[in-house]
Amino acid sequence: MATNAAAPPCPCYDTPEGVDILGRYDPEFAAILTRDSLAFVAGLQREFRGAVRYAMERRREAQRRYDAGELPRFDPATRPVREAGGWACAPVPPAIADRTVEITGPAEPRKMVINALNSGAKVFMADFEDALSPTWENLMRGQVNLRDAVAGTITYRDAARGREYRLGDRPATLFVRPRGWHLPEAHVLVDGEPAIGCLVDFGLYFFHSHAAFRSGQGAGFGPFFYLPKMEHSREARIWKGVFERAEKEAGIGRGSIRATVLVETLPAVFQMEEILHELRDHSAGLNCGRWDYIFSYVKTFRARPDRLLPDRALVGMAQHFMRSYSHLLIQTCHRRGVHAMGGMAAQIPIKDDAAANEAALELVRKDKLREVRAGHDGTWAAHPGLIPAIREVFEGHLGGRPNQIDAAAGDAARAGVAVTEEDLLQPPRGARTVEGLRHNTRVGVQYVAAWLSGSGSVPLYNLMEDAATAEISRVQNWQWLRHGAVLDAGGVEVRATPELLARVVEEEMARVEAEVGAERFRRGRYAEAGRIFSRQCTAPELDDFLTLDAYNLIVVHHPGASSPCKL
Ligand SMILES: CC(=O)SCCNC(=O)CCNC(=O)[C@H](O)C(C)(C)COP(=O)(O)OP(=O)(O)OC[C@H]1O[C@@H](n2cnc3c(N)ncnc32)[C@H](O)[C@@H]1OP(=O)(O)O
Ligand SMILES: O=CC(=O)O
Ligand SMILES: [Mg+2]
Repeated sequence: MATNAAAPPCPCYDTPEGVDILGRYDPEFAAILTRDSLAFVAGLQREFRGAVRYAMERRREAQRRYDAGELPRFDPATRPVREAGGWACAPVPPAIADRTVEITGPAEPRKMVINALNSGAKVFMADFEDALSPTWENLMRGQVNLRDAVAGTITYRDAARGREYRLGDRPATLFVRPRGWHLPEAHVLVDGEPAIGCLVDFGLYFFHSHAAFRSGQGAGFGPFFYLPKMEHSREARIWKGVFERAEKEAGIGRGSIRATVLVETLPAVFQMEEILHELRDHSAGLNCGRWDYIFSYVKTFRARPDRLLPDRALVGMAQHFMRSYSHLLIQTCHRRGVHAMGGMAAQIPIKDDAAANEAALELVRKDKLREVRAGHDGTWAAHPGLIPAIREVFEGHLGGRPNQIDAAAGDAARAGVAVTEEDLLQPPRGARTVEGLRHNTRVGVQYVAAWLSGSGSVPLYNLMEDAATAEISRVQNWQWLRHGAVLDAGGVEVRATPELLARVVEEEMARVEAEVGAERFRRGRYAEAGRIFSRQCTAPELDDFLTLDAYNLIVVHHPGASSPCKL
């Protein structure tokens, strides 16, 4: 954690009792970090911190049971919730009936926010999570961007290219994804403790934008959210409490706020009905967060040598456990009257090779066709260049309908209620190779270097990489090493060992340096990233999250940013 002792004590943020801001002062940020908005965030923190602490302890306790050999499963105690036919989620708000294509991207840079809103997608999910490195600057600029986006005033001038960016006539509807429950916000202290990151993200955005959002984009509903990385319905219950408190304080109707929960952890797939039930007044469905889901599969089974995954590139949606997860999610959502959203294909446009670009587009089309045929109501796009192709697939299949919630159609419905615990856990098939270890390392190191430098989503080898995909690289290397996996090295079998990894890191770092050039390599944080990634892959205990382990390296404290001086 860096401290900028040279920062002048004033000007500084005007904070309520018990709140301290340790991030850099900026007049633009001060318009977000007002006394009232901070009091709102502090109120959320004080009411829910105990429940969050408890939920995190329960996560650790469940992991200890999985480490001891227990398998995740449907909870017998909540069978009545799963089996009861008599409940449904609140009706879908008209403003978000059609979510056929949703673009995602970080809430900062500003230009990208405008591009996403103008992309032709129905929804833009502005991300404080997988796609954003949570530096103080990114978080606060992201809040400024979202406030201006909702107000309709967001503009940007790219001086170098002489380009002006402003909103078009029919911008996408905004969803915001706050961080997961596990991440602290070290620049905001409440009663001397770091705030819970997602309550800062949610609280500041809600406080500044709920009124404009509801009267504009939400047509009487909203704001709308995506909720990441939950492992149990008790965590959804905390969000329900947060929403109800926010609605009450804002004086808006219960059920105004709506949220789509990402089902992206293995434990959560056994809790989908329970999650929807907790959030039934606030639900906007579920989403297949496939990349974190794969990460979670490895993490949950970290102690199990019989559950090693094949190379990352082979763990796609065609694997039985992934297809089963998507089918069960669709069945669950449609039974309860809400959207079943698909996930992210990792391909992005390839600028300098038309044939390779067409091949990438074809993979995206196939992935989206599989989703819409399975019964998904909409899906994600990583890049504006993919939207026409994805729209064509979804709109072509839906034939003018905004979604297929009521259709009871698709492969998932045809599969009936037959998705079992065994289906959801079936180990994926495929080869484990030294090339897989190398690829994980090359991508993991470059992602960590980018993240430390403030970029949370990056193009690498023509694929979108973000925190979730990088996590797969990290935990897969760790698991292979931990269990001495046998890897194929071009027909020869070698065992994954720390010595092999050390050699691979050295060689891959040299390759990366050659690819990015010596100057960029020296100026970037590659060497540091190499050390962090190696340590994480060889740690005796698996770190819960790459981004949590590395978080202190992006925290920059400016003592005096809020106290003792008050404006
Ligand atoms: C696992 C998950 O959680 S998935 C969801 C989280 N991940 C994401 O959201 C990733 C979103 N995608 C991205 O961040 C980007 O597409 C990247 C980093 C992969 C590639 O970005 P770039 O290298 O900038 O792509 P590229 O150079 O092709 O961009 C061309 C234009 O498209 C814009 N663009 C690219 N992706 C996006 C996007 N997702 N949203 C809005 N605009 C975008 C760029 O800003 C650029 O605009 P300009 O012509 O006005 O300058
Ligand atoms: O957040 C999405 C994912 O795939 O992870
Ligand atoms: Mg994710």
